[in-house]
Amino acid sequence: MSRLITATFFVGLLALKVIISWVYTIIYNLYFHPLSRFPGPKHAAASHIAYSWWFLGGSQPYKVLDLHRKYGPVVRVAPNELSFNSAQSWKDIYGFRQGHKPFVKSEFYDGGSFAARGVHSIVSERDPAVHGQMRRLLAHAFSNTSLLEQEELVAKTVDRLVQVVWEQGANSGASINIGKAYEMMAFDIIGDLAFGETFQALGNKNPHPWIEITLGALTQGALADTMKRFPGMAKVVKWVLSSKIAELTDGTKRNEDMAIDLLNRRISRRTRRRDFMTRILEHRDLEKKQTSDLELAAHASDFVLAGSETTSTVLACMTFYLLKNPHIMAQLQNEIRSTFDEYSAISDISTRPLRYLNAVCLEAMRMYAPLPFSLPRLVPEGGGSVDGHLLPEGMVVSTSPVGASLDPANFSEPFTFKPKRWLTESPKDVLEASQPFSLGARGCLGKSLGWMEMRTTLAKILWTFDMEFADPVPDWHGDSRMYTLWSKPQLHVRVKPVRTPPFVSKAR
Ligand code: HEM
Repeated sequence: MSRLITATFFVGLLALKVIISWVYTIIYNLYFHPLSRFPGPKHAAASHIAYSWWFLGGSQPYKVLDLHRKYGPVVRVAPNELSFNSAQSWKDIYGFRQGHKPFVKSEFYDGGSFAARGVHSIVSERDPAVHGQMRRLLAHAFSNTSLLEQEELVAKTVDRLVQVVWEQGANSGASINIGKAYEMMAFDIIGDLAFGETFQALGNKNPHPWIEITLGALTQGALADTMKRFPGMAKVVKWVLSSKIAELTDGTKRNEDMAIDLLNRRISRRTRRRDFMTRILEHRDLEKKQTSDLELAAHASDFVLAGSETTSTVLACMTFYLLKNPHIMAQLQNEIRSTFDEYSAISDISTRPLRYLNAVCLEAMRMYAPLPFSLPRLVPEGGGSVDGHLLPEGMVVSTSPVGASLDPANFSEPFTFKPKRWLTESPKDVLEASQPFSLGARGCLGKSLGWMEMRTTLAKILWTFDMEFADPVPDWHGDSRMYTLWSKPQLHVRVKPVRTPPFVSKAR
């Protein structure tokens, strides 16, 4: 009996200690924390629970947007974390600033794929000096000359998309999941460029296992982030979800093994094909092999991750909003069809001057930031300033892509698809508040390639087909969730050919 009383006493004492420590932390966060002067909801300032709740539930970008609309351009979204949404904050946090230390990536980026093998990649490396070295080598694969050389490979896969859409729907009027088709095309393009072979995903009913595992693992970003925010609870979660976590770890390992195999195959193939590896291997040899094959496999995997979902998301969103707005669709079709008499004339160079096409792409990326997650950065040693606010070192800051581009403070009628806003100056639209590729040293390396894919794919599809919605028509924002990347609605269409591309008769 006395043992029971003693045990109950100690459990009670422990519970009291935990409660006192929670109460202390909450009071400190609310009233004494260096960020306590910033506006925001009290529950988000008190603990990480609110932030993790939004992230795990997929509503984080919309929640942060609501907060910016309520509290203004800076909001405290977690105890040590501020969200910004002004054009200036993009420049201050991500851009190069003379005489200022850079805001480096936060711990969020730790523990990605290949981390267990002790290797960092271009996306996950946080040290600016090491990252700079990586980026200098990899940039050879993304130069204008390289892009020109790679266009043939890209065009081949875009043509395959047009062919697949033709085969699936041109004659039968069948409904086509065009969103999925864009996704598979984007994976095939980057697979081909990064590993020297496509994933054969386009037109294939079962997605390549690499794609499936990769997309599955990416959506676990919210869980990984939550575990970092609650290290004590993480132990319990790891134990409760041990079989699920083991499955994910196993999937990641299999993907890494597959990437290593693919890369080794590409390296051993002495070929003149112009893909990413052509230039990277050339320069790696010149630069005394400072990058191992394992690191190259990690970079190649990152290229696929960074370059596929982003591009296909823009294509899907553009198609949705064009179908929703027939007058905009008609204007774009007219621009494309009156510019190109022949399908084969559609290329990166020839689509660059199409002003309306460019504006449609920019507007789609504004309405639906292809990388919706607020990219977290640390205030540097000694402190730093963002948007005129002096901040103590170690705090986490970001510009919310969705919060910036859908706030009426930056764009008039933010939920209306208006490509025109990119063609005529208006004081109501702060165009620089939309930065889909981010900025500065960690800005997108594949921006020009992404543009090539977006412009040529849309031009080729709209040159060939008229299109209409097939059921069910999604509510684009309403049906979207964010788990690091978008979990976006399916997009089904019916197509009617208006012109015949040269390869179609051969293919049928
Ligand atoms: C519309 C298409 C695209 C968009 C909107 C986009 C957007 C972005 C953004 C916002 C970042 C910064 C990520 C961060 O800070 O964590 C990024 C980084 C990156 N992107 Fe893209 N991206 C696109 C297409 C591509 C393509 C086609 C590639 C080709 C492989 C690519 C390769 C990369 C790489 C390698 C990085 C890391 C750069 C670094 O840290 O030095 N992206 N991208």
